Amino acid sequence: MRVGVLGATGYAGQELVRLLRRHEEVEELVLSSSSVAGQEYEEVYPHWCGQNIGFLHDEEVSDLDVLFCALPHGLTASRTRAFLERNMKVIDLGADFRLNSADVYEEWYKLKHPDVELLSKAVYGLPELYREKIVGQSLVANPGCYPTATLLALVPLLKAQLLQTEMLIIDAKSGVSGAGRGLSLGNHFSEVNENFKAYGVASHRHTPEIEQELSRAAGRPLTINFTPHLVPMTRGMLITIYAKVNEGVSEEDLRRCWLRHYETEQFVHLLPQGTWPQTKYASGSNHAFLQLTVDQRTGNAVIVSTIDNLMKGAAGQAVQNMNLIMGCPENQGLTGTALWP
Ligand SMILES: NC(=O)C1=CN([C@@H]2O[C@H](COP(=O)(O)OP(=O)(O)OC[C@H]3O[C@@H](n4cnc5c(N)ncnc54)[C@H](OP(=O)(O)O)[C@@H]3O)[C@@H](O)[C@H]2O)C=CC1
Ligand SMILES: CC(=O)N[C@@H](CCC(=O)OP(=O)(O)O)C(=O)O
Repeated sequence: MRVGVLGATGYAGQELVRLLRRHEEVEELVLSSSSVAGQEYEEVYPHWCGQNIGFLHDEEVSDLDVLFCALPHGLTASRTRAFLERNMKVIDLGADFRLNSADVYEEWYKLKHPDVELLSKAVYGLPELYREKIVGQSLVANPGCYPTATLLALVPLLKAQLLQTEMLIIDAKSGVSGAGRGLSLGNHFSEVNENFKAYGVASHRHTPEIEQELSRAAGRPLTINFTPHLVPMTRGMLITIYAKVNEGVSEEDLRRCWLRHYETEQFVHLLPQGTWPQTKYASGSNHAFLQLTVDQRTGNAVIVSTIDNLMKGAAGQAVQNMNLIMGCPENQGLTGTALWP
């Protein structure tokens, strides 16, 4: 396959390059950049020495089989139609095609959607939920990292009507690479190191994305309390969810539901009872790890999920989607386990 990455200098872009370089079906890899076009990859990133690969301008990217857009929100949608007309399959790592409604996109991203018609043509690229729809698709909206970790945990349980939906609390923590490599005051070393903070409280733009998919699973509109936090580590994400279980539902019922849903999945794992997810279980891999219990005193389910934000939360999932749309084995190029310790 001939494959390209727009935004290849970014954190998600670099993770894509790392994965695509070792993918057996990728014959040619084309990288583009708005800031360092014309330079060799190793001039920009010395750890890529000896790879013999350089950066083009976006306009120089020739017709490809698959194009990954690892650009900030709002930069992909206006160009996607032209890419599709050139018969390229487009996988957008940003949010331009994740929401079904252009109004909701405008409300949360403060951007006017430049190609509303394409929204209905895009498939939400969470393979464990939408595999059949992704196969053969031309436009994939790769989910956000917080939504991926949350939806993997909650969608099967809501589909099976095991949880109440009035009070869903999603307490999320992310490593700093989730914010990308762009500079911002709140992400400076001295602002993050030895520190721990909530941000985007009751206003984070992943809220409507999570609500969209959970509402679909539950079969009725629902709202969530979602609070992300920044933790002083580079990669990784851990989510703790609190939800009331429905009358008569036991911990065993919840566990069986997950098992049924995920027993044949390669990337989603229910940990042995009593073992709780740690971010390092997923670090550098495309795997997600889940655990739950029902607190007997409160009757609330406590559910924990972890992924690597750059892998299952971004580039790993994007390659999984490429494998599905191009007819490759779903785990091709993604077979590694975590870096440990
Ligand atoms: N980091 C993460 O954990 C996750 C990221 N994502 C999504 O993936 C996409 C890329 O994110 P990430 O790699 O973290 O972001 P980065 O900021 O690290 O990288 C984005 C890249 O886009 C390119 N770019 C092109 N035009 C612009 C512009 N006008 N302003 C800024 N950058 C520009 C830049 O490369 P150049 O200068 O070479 O053109 C830059 O390196 C985003 O949509 C993000 O939301 C999704 C899930 C998780
Ligand atoms: C730590 C941090 O800042 N994380 C990012 C989420 C990154 C992500 O998944 O993505 P999208 O931007 O693609 O939606 C944030 O909260 O904005």
